[in-house]
Amino acid sequence: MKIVMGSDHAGFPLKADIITHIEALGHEVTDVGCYDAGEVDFPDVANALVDFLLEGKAERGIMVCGTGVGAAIAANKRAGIRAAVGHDVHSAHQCVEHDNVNVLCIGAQIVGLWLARDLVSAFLEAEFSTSEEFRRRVCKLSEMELKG
Ligand SMILES: O=C(CO)[C@H](O)[C@H](O)[C@H](O)COP(=O)(O)O
Repeated sequence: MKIVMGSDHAGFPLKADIITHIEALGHEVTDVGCYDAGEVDFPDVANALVDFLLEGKAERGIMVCGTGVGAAIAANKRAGIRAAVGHDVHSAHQCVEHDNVNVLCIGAQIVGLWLARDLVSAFLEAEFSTSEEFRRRVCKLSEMELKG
């Protein structure tokens, strides 16, 4: 699978390890920044990540900031994005299975290295359910986007 990754300065060190982990799982990663520990604004990186995803250049995105919260808020501003903070393994896979989440947001100030790896594995292994109720609910999310 093609994965797009992004981080702000707070997520930068953890992102490097996550990229190594994703590649070891056999996926292809594109890093849209940031590229050093200098301060950047998370909405700018989230925008670049979402552009990449919505252009069809990746199937899923992972963004790391301090808490994951700002990244999720920013990514969810864009139509077609379903971003979630996932700091437990159950949510990290159920968010895909039930809600078709396409951007996982992780807080580097909240989770450690090993949990981050498990979250990413759970997110990438999960598939959206074929059950009608989950499809119906995600359609309702798309309808909400049309209201602005
Ligand atoms: O967590 C974040 C947004 O939800 C950001 O990554 C920052 O960590 C947070 O905004 C704090 O900013 P700072 O420049 O690292 O003090």
